[in-house]
Amino acid sequence: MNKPVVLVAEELSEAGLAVLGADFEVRHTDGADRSQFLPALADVDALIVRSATQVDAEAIAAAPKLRVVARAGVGLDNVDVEAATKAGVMVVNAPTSNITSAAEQTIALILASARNTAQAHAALKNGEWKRSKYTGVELDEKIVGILGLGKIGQLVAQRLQPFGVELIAYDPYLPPARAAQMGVKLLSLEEVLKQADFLTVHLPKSKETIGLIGDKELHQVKPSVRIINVARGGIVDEGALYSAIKEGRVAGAGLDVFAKEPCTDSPLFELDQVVVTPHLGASTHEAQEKAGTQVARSVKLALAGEFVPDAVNVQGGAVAEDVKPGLPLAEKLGRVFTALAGEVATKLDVEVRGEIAAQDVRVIELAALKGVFADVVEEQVTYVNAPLLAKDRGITVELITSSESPDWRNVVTVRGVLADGRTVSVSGTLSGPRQITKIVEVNGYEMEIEPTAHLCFFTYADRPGIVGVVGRLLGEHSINIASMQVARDAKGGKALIALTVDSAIPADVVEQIGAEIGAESGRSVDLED
Ligand SMILES: NC(=O)C1=CN([C@@H]2O[C@H](COP(=O)(O)OP(=O)(O)OC[C@H]3O[C@@H](n4cnc5c(N)ncnc54)[C@H](O)[C@@H]3O)[C@@H](O)[C@H]2O)C=CC1
Ligand SMILES: O=C(O)C(=O)COP(=O)(O)O
Repeated sequence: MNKPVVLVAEELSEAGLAVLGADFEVRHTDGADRSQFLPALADVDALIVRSATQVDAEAIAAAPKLRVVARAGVGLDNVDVEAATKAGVMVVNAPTSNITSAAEQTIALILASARNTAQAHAALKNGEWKRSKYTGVELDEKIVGILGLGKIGQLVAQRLQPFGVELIAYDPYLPPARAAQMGVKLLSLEEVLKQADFLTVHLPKSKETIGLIGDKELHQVKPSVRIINVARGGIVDEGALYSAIKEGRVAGAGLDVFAKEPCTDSPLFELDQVVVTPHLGASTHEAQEKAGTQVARSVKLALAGEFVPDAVNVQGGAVAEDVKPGLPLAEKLGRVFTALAGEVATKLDVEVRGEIAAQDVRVIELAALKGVFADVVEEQVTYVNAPLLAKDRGITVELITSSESPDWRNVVTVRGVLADGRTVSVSGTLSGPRQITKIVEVNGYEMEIEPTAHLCFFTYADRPGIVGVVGRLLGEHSINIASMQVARDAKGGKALIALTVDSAIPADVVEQIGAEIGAESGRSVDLED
């Protein structure tokens, strides 16, 4: 079998490549060069990038087999998550991999800006011993304004505390109590701009934040302010910053990121008050090792069809250990459901009963939906697009949970109402210490069968002789029965035969058996080819 192809479009740590191991065909390309990048996407299953590769709608359309885009770092502003979601492509990042490095780089730039370290260094190496020109300022007793008190903003706050600064921040999405716990006062943007001696930006780049610090804002700051940006270029408008420094309305800046990268030529570079680095916030051995190994693990999980805790476009968040085995079970039940129903339902309930119901089991609903659509649509069904497929078809999906499960420790049911009002249901569990998958209910009939590759179900009026007829007809077509169970609602009432067989039962044979036993319905389910 061909190995899944992982395209690495930017530098990935050796440790990350080692996690991928020999199970994948790893290819390399230069993601920043579109003429190389786009054709390289043609047959890839996974793509790993950093910040220099634009994974836009065009790139996603150029990758028909793509199942996962992994960003070996934090910012996803270079990935069109919406386009990926529509195409059923999972997007993952490594949200904590480089935050310490980014926070440390911020501290480096704050200090470098306060003490003119870079400028003095360049001058001295150029043979100039200039002391008074590079007189700086202390941090002690200064006010530091943090824009965006998220993961990195908080690490920066912690690291600045021992310098004796007063910390204020603008972050309307953070509860003030959380900020207070960290000794940071939350204020309006205007207040932060007015009070800060140092302003450090730790916001995501978004429609709201592009140009957030523009000309108007740079007229509200103290002339002694130094502005640090280790988040994303463009949040601080570069033209406005240039004018503000030139006109003495801002004392200096420390910039790691630029509106357009790579950036090797900017009017800002002419200013002695500006210290710059070429987007080095995450460029440490430690951060790259963490980012590389985290995304490699996520890619492996995603390509194995498993749930990925770091996926950003999948509902449900992290999956508890005891919920994980329920995912393949729910997916299988979804597939059996569709085979039994023969059509898509108008309403679907996914019921989770038992001990696991105490956990967040939303992901079980996703797994069931993934199974429901697996054999229905041409496109690949994933945890990402399964809810969209249901929504597109106007199917209402409900997750029902209950800690009560009288017969089994845990049981998952997929129950749907069809267009003609009929209800179809199938329940399953994981049984015994080996956690064997078992179907324990079909359309209200209790049973216990292992959903192997090929299953078949007939409902009919309970009477003698039926098992023999089914056995004979299957035998005539050389189909070997592995197991058979009969369940009925009452003696002489409605009965159900559930069979597992060694090979697929052709549709005409199902029909023939159905006709001979006068079945109300006959359905075969092939879970494997
Ligand atoms: N220079 C570099 O190499 C690196 C840069 N980064 C960048 O650093 C930035 C921060 O990353 P994290 O702290 O991990 O993100 P985060 O998501 O943990 O924190 C962002 C914070 O900004 C706040 N926020 C969002 N929109 C806002 C708005 N419109 N106004 C005010 N506050 C808003 C959020 O409430 C959140 O608290 C991102 O832009 C990321 O791409 C991250 C790592 C390395
Ligand atoms: O993780 C982030 O958001 C970064 O900015 C780091 O980008 P990089 O992986 O160094 O291209």
